[in-house]
Amino acid sequence: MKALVVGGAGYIGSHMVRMLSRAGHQVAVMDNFSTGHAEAIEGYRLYRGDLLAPADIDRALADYRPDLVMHFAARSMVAESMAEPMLYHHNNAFGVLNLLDSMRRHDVSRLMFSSTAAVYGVPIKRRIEEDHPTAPINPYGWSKLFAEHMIHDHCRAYGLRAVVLRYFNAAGADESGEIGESHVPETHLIPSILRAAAAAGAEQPRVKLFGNDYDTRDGYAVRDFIHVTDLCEAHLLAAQALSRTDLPDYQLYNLGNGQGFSVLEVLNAAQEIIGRKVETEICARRPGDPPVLVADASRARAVLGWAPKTHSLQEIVESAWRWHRAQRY
Ligand SMILES: NC(=O)c1ccc[n+]([C@@H]2O[C@H](COP(=O)([O-])OP(=O)(O)OC[C@H]3O[C@@H](n4cnc5c(N)ncnc54)[C@H](O)[C@@H]3O)[C@@H](O)[C@H]2O)c1
Ligand SMILES: O=c1ccn([C@@H]2O[C@H](COP(=O)(O)OP(=O)(O)O[C@H]3O[C@H](CO)[C@@H](O)[C@H](O)[C@H]3O)[C@@H](O)[C@H]2O)c(=O)[nH]1
Repeated sequence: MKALVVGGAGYIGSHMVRMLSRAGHQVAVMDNFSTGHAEAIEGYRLYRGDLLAPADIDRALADYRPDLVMHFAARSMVAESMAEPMLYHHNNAFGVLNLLDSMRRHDVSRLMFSSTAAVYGVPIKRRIEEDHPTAPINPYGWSKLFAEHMIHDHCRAYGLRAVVLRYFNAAGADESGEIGESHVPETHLIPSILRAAAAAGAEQPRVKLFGNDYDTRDGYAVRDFIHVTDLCEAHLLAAQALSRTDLPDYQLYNLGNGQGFSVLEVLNAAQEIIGRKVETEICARRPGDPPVLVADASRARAVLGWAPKTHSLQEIVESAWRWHRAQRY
């Protein structure tokens, strides 16, 4: 397989690049480095370019001629999307449209797309299946839902075959310790706690806990954390599914562990693993945040044969902590 990983210098994309390469596939990255890191993809073939510049996509597709494009390139901060929705409409929806158009013109007919649990909005069921209604409550979720619909239309009309993967909360890091999650600014829960823990003494920032008045077991929001390596393994299986003629041209799967952990449970697990207390501050709910997001990933299990290997919160946080202690970028 010859894959072009768009957004491959980012957190999940860089793990995908390594996994593809370890599995013996050919891989190249396209990235604009808006949030990605050159250090994460050292030694891999790179097309520096932006999805908002069609000529950049054309150049990469014409030169590399991939069999498959994996799209990870997005803005993905819920709170930022509430304040600056245009950025999300542009990058996450318009960027995908440009990619689809270029793929069609270059006869590249296979696409894998990173979507999100944010398309579901506030869930009406305890565990979310793929046919749960989609009703995003933030522009980030909408931008991904627009993109999903565009991909679906291209499958129906233009012969595209696509797999859309709706991730729940990605966490953890590659076992090598060489790559991991690093966003600037960091807004995600686990890395924010670990960053605060790693900072010494008076320099230590307080971790904000957004809302302790949710209707959940301890009042804190609940999320389904899935290890980044498990996510990437699902992509390898999904690549096989793209070649199966018994499966439809457009496939959609949730990827999560099926367990929910509250913000407070994550904090407690992290403090135990680090062996240090982290200073916190209870704040108002963050705009755009659903109270609970927990996956039912039975479809990915049944059709793709996917089963996450890392289940416990402790293992996930430990894996992230190993990277944070040695953080290289
Ligand atoms: N991290 C999560 O928990 C999570 C959960 C659900 C879905 N997702 C989705 O997974 C994907 C990857 O997330 P991540 O956490 O690795 O994000 P990230 O910000 O670390 O990576 C995104 C990468 O895409 C690049 N990029 C962004 N816009 C681009 C553009 N217009 N042209 C070229 N490159 C561009 C960035 O430079 C970066 O390297 C995103 O699509 C995100 O919405 C992430
Ligand atoms: O400093 C922090 C950071 C986060 N949170 C809370 O922790 C939970 C998780 O937040 P975060 O780690 O920022 O992830 P989400 O906002 O749930 O979004 C992630 O998970 C979504 C899918 O569930 C993806 O779509 C997004 O791309 C990805 O960033 C939320 O309730 C936040 O309010 C805090 O309390 N304090």
